Amino acid sequence: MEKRQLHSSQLQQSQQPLNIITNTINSRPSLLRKPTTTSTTSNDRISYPPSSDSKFIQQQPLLTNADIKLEDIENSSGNSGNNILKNSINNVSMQISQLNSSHHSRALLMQKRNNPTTNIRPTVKKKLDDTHKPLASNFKKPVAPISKLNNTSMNNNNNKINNFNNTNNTNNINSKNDISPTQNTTKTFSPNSSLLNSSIKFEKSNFFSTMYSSPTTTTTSSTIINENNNNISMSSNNSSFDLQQQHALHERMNKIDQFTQTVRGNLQTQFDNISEQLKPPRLSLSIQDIKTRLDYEEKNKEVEKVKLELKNVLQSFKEKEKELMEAHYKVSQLSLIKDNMERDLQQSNQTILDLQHEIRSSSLKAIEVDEKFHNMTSVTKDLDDEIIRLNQLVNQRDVEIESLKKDNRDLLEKSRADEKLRRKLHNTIQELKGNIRVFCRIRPDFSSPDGLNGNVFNLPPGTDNLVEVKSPTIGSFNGEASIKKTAFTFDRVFGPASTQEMVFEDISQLVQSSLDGYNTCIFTYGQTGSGKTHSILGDLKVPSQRGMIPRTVEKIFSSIQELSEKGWTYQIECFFLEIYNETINDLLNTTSKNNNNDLKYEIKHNLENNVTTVTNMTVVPVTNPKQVYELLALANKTRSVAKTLCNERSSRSHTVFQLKLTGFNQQSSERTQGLLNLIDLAGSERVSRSGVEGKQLKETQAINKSLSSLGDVISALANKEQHIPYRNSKLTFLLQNSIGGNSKTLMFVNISPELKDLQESTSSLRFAAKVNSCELGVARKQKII
Ligand SMILES: Nc1ncnc2c1ncn2[C@@H]1O[C@H](COP(=O)(O)OP(=O)(O)OP(=O)(O)O)[C@@H](O)[C@H]1O
Repeated sequence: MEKRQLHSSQLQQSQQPLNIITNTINSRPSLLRKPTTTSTTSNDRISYPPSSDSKFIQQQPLLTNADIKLEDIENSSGNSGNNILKNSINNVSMQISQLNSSHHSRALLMQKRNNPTTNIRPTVKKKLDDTHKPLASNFKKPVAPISKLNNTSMNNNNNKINNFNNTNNTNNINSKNDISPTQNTTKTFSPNSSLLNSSIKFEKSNFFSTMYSSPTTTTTSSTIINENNNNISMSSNNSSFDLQQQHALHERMNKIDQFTQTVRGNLQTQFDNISEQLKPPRLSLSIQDIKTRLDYEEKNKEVEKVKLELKNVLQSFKEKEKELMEAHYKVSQLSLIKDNMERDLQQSNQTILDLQHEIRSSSLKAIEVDEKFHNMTSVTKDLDDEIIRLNQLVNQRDVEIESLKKDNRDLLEKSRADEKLRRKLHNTIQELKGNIRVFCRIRPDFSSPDGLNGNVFNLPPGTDNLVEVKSPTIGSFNGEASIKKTAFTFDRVFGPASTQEMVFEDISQLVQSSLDGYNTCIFTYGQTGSGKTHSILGDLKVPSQRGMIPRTVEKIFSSIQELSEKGWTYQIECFFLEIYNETINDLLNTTSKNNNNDLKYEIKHNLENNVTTVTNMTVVPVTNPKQVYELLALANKTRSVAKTLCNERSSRSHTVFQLKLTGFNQQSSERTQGLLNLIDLAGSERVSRSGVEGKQLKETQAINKSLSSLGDVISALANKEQHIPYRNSKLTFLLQNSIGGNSKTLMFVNISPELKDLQESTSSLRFAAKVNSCELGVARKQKII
C-alpha cells in the first residue's frame, strides 16, 4: 500500500502521462478480457477474450514496463497477482513521471541557458529549444497504435528491464561502457536486438541521472560524461562557459537531443505497445473500476475459494453423512446386538441365579454329604476293622473248608464205593429174590363190611406170602360138601386192606434197579374187574389212590435227585402204547389215534445191548412227575375201552407204559440205560363166562391168546427151554428183553374176592404160581457203549 500510495503521489505529480495511461487503459477494455491462450508458454502470442482475471492481468503488455517477471506472475495468485499488476502500472506511471520530470528538467535547463545570468549562448538555447520541442510535442501527441508486438521480445525486454531495475542504478551509472554513444547507436536502434529496450532504458536512466541528479551526483555524472567525450567537463555551478566549452556543450546537447529523440522514439514505441494492449479496458475502466474489479475478482476468488471450500465441505458433509448413515446402521446393528446381549445377559443372570441357588443347595447337600461322609468314615473304619477280623475268620474258614473239602472228597469217594456196593448188594438181593417175582393182591369185597370175604380166601395170620383158597367140594363117598383149601405161595400177598402205598413199597426196589441200568417189567394179570388197573394206575386225582405208575415216576425223580449228588444225571423218555387185537397203537400220538394204518409200529430188538424199540412211537422227554401225569391222562383218553358184561370199564387191550432211563455219572463217567415197563394186561376171563360175542369175542380171543403166549414164554423160561416163544404174540415179543434172563420181572396177580369169580381167581392163582416157580436166570445190567 505504501508503495502504491507512493506511485499515486507520483502520478499526481505528472498528470499528463497518467492521463495518457488512464485514457489508454480506458480505451482498451480488452485488457480486462480473459486471454485466450493458444499456448501456455510465455513466448506464445496471447489473445484476449472479453473477460478479465488475474492471469490475464498478469500477462498484459503493461507489465513490460513493470518490474515483473512472467514466471512471477504465473506463480503468483490471488491478491499477489493483482498487486503485481498494480505495481507494474505504478512503475509505468513512475517511468512516465520520470520522463516528465526529465522534460521539466530540460525545460529548466533551457530556461537556464536562456537566462542572461548564464553563459549559454542563444544558439545553444535555440538548439535546446529545438531539441525540447519535438520531445514535448511527442509527449503531447496521441499514441500511435503499434501493429503487432512480439511478445517474446516484449518479455525479453521486460526481463531486461527487470534486471535493470533490480540492479542498482548507481552501479549501472558507473558503468562507462554502457553509456558509450557508439554502443547506444548500435544497440538502441537495432530493431531486432533483444537488448533494445533495456539499452534504451539504460541510456535513459543514465541520461536522466546525468542531467537531473543532485549537485553531488551531477558532478560525478559530468565526470563520467567527460571521460566519454575526451574529458569534456560540465558543471552547473560554473557560470561562465567559454566558446569551446559551449561548442562542446552544444555537441553534447545535440547528442542529448539525439538521445532524447531515440528515447522518445523508444518510449513512443513502448507507449504504442501499451496503448495497443491497454486500449479497450483503458477506455472503459478507471483505476477505481479496476480496483473494484480486482476487489470483485478477489471476492470472486474468495467466492470460488469459498465455493471450493463449500464443495469440499459438501463433499466432506456427504462423506460424513455417509459415515453417519453407516454409523447409524452400525448403531442399529449394535443396538440389535445390544438387545440380544441384554437378553442373553438376562438369561445368563437368571442362569447365574439358578446356578447360585443350585450351588447353595449343593453346598448344603455337600455339608450333609460331608457329615455323612464323616460318619461313614468312622463307620468305614469300624467296618474295616470288622473286615480285617472277618478276613481272618475267612482265612480260618478257608482252612477249615479246605479240610472239609478234602473230607468231602474222601466221603464222596467212599460214597461212590458204598453206592457201588449198594447196587451190587441190591442186585444180589434181587437175584436172591428171583428175577421174576409174583405178588398177589386180593381186591376188597365191596359187599363185605370189612372187605374181606373169608368164605373164599384165607390169609393165614403171620404170613404175607400165603393165600388159601377155600373151594367147596362134594365128597365122593358120602356126598357131603366140604371146603378144600388150596394154598398159594407168592413173593408177597396183599390182602384187601392193603393200600397203594404198601403195595408200591415192595416194588420200589425194582424202580431202583431200573435206575441202576436194569430192564424191569411190572405187569398185572387177572380177570376183569380184579383190580389190575387200580393197582397199576390207580386214581391220579387222589394221591392216596395213585397206583404203581405214578408212584414209580415220583420214585424215579426223587431217586434221580438223590443220585445227582453222587454225580449222576438222567434223561427220561416216556412211551405209552396199547396192544389191541394184536395191533400196536401209540397212545401219546393224538393225531394218529387208533386204527391209523398210515403208521406201522414195528417192534425191534437190539441183541447187543438188549434194547427194544418200537418204530414210529412218540417219545416224550419228561423232567418232572407232572408231565408224566399229563401223559397218562392223555393216554387214558385214547385207550380203547369196550363195555363188557363183566366190567363196564373193562379194558380190552394191553397197555404198556415205558420209561427209558439213561444215566451218566460225571465223576465216574459211567453210563447206564434201563427200561421200566409198567403193563396193564387185559382181562383174562374166559370167553364162555364173559358172554361176549362178535367183535368183542374176537377181542377176547386175542387177549386170551396173548395171555396164553405170555404163560408159554414164562413156562419156557422156567423150563430153560432153548426156544422161548416170544413171537407168538405182540405182547410177548414186545417184552422179550423185559421178561427173561436180562430183566427183573414183577407180576401182580389180581384176585377178585367174590365167590362167583372163584374159578377165574383160582385159574389166575395157578398161572401166577407157575410163573413164580420159574427161575429166569441172572439178570444182566444193561450198559450203553
Ligand atoms: N384194592 C382195591 N381197593 C379198592 N378198590 C379196588 C381195588 N381193586 C379194584 N378196585 C376197584 O374195583 C373196580 C374194578 O377194578 P379194576 O378196574 O382195576 O379192574 P380190572 O382188573 O382192571 O378190570 P379190567 O380188566 O376190566 O380193566 C374198580 O372200580 C376199582 O376201583
